[in-house]
Amino acid sequence: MDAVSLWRAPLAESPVHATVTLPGSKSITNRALILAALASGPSTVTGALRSRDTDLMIAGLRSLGVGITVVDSPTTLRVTPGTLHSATVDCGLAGTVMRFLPSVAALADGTVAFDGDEQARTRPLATVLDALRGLGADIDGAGLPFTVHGRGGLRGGTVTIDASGSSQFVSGLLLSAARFDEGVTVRHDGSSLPSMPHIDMTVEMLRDAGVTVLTPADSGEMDTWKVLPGTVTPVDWVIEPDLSNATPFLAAAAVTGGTVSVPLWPSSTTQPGDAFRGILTDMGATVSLQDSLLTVAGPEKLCGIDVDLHDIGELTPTVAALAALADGPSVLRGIAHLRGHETDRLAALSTEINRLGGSVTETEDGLRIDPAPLHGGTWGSYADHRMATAGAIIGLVVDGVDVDDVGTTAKTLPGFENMWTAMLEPTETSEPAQPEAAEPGARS
Ligand SMILES: O=C(O)C1=C[C@@H](OP(=O)(O)O)[C@@H](O)[C@H](O)C1
Ligand SMILES: C=C(OP(=O)(O)O)C(=O)O
Repeated sequence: MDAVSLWRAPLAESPVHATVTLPGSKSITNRALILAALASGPSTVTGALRSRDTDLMIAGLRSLGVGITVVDSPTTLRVTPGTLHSATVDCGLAGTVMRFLPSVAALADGTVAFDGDEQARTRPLATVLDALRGLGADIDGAGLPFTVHGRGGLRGGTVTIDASGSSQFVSGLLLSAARFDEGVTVRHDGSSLPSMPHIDMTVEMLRDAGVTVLTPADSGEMDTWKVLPGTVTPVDWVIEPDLSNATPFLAAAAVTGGTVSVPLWPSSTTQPGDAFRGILTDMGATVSLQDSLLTVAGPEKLCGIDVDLHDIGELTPTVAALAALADGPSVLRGIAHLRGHETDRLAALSTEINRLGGSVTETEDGLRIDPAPLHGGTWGSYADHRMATAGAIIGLVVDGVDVDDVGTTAKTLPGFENMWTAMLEPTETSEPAQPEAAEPGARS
């Protein structure tokens, strides 16, 4: 690790008291952009996240022929569908770009070349490319880099895939399917499907755009989703704040015994980050949601937790950081698929927590984290935004944690370090106003 790229995570000198406003959700922004690109007319996306992952989606769609312009502020985008043509797409390390755009590319009239970061080349991808071949697409390659030879349309039809490695394989096929000649029926056959709320998000947003989707609950067919061919209606999308990105800030309250609030928390959402409320409560924090303001008050001592994160794997790095600081043992289950995330998150979390003196063992499907006194040291990020934020959480209460490559947080939260530092600045709530010293002899 290069000393120049190390960021000393700020130590909280006292309980953190702050209100933190989060930018838009990565997952909702990138779905909205795709649906807007495939719609029958222009759409507006308000409150869009602008980060590496969403800017890569914007660039990829523009390259394919979609008009995307900024209106008033960078987070308000006007999306004008165009004739899809040959393009080059840089996926960076974004799962949503590498798994969602190949189906769009199959609709293009021309060759679409995909590549991404070196580290992205090992992320699982063949499932979605094979599935598209089965639906009539002409694709060279089984992972990044690969090329889609678009023919201006796609037959579609029925395909069976093993999506146990990523829910994004299913979402990626469903999102474009209304524009396939026959729509799509996707059957999952394999061990259990992770991140179901993200599939629900896909279904909900497709329906918002007027697309007919049949879920297992509608058809009674287990693990089967069907999208009928039809028009994607333009929608003025308003993006919810990113609740997964809210979790490190809320965790700051939990580990310092402080209070952190996040405004604009949706009353109902498909974002997995909403489940963090229950996790915090189980670990001893007090959580309240009033008038869209989520407030977390940290406990004196954080309890360990035994939790299945299969549906909400994205939250694992934050939960692991909390568990490393908890009083009792924790077991995080159901997350074998995290080995194919930005990095192998199970290996990365155990290596980095153990490097600071922790006691973490990898299990077949997760992590066991036992209490141990932690000390300062270097925290590797592995180009993983959520690894970097996990290091920042631990650094709040462990002196001398140096997070490598904190800039990698720009994947979904550019300016994270500034937000983190601002959160630690004393506010009126954090420092109760002292009564003014009375002038000698003055009367009140
Ligand atoms: O569809 C999405 O927007 C996402 C789905 C999940 O992927 P996996 O199912 O691969 O975990 C999640 O972890 C990722 O951050 C975003
Ligand atoms: C797994 C994640 O990202 P991606 O969309 O790149 O899969 C994540 O953000 O935690």
